[in-house]
Amino acid sequence: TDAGAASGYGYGVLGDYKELNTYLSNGSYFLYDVTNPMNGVIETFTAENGTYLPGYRSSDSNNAFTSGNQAAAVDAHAYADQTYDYFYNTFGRNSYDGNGSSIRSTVHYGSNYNNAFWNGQQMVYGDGDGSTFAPLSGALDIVAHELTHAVTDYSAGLVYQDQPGALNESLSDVFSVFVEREDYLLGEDAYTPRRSGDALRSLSNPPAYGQPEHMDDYVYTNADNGGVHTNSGIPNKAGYNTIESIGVAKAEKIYYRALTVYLGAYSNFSDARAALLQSAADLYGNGSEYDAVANAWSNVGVY
Ligand SMILES: CCCCC[C@H](S)C(=O)N[C@@H](Cc1ccccc1)C(=O)N[C@@H](C)C(=O)O
Ligand SMILES: [Ca+2]
Ligand SMILES: [Zn+2]
Repeated sequence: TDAGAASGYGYGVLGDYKELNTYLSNGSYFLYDVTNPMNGVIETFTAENGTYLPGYRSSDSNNAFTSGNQAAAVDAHAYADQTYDYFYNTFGRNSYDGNGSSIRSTVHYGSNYNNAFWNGQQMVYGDGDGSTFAPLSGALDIVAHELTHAVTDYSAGLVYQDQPGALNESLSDVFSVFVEREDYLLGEDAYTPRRSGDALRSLSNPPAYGQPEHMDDYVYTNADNGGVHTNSGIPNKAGYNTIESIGVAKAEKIYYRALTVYLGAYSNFSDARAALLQSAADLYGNGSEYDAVANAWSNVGVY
């Protein structure tokens, strides 16, 4: 048994079977995926419920990641690969920086930690407390949300404060809907494991989960970097309006162009409207797509 790329399998947080791109080295199989056209790799670690990053490489003796404590790593690894594939196949973007850099994830971060984040270098996932969240890498839209933050950091670079911050959060939610391509709910696969049918947020109905969906209801607060997880409901609703009007295939191209060409660090909601309108005009002219974007943002009170 020499070293090299291997194909393993495992069970995710929801008990779902999935294939894994692994790597055999010194008799152990690692969650270390060398199969993508990137300079780096997709690699997954565990913090073993500590807070030191990246922690320890996730490994298994027989390439079968089937134990309960491996489920979060299985999903972090598989969903990172799926999200990498989305950006590469849809836009030709090679990893979050467009330069094929490694995508690193750490699971089992902290104790009962009900969150996930991109720390500027890697993705980090808590296990949840079993009531509010199950392990957060168990939801593809959460993984896509976090990796989109990395894309945003290497493109628009939106500051994580007030309207630019809420726009930053919204772009992570909107792209997670593009990647998951299943529903307008956010986090449903990991949120409240004991209750079905709910989510942390909804793109189609932000008020269902306490978010505004119009500028008239913008929340001015110092909490949460100026309410970035609250006020994201406004651009999220505009995103829903856009997808419903022109379809996901056109919407994702308009959003990607706005994110990578026109938005900047201090772009606010009105700047986002303008960036998306310009992107729609660039890609489709001043036709129905342009009008749909204009209406999508007028509907939420952003001009
Ligand atoms: C360091 C703490 C703040 C980091 C916030 C990260 S980027 C974030 O926004 N995490 C998402 C996770 C998520 C994504 C999609 C769906 C469900 C949950 C998030 O929304 N976190 C909420 C719980 C929050 O921080 O308020
Ligand atoms: Ca979802
Ligand atoms: Zn976020």
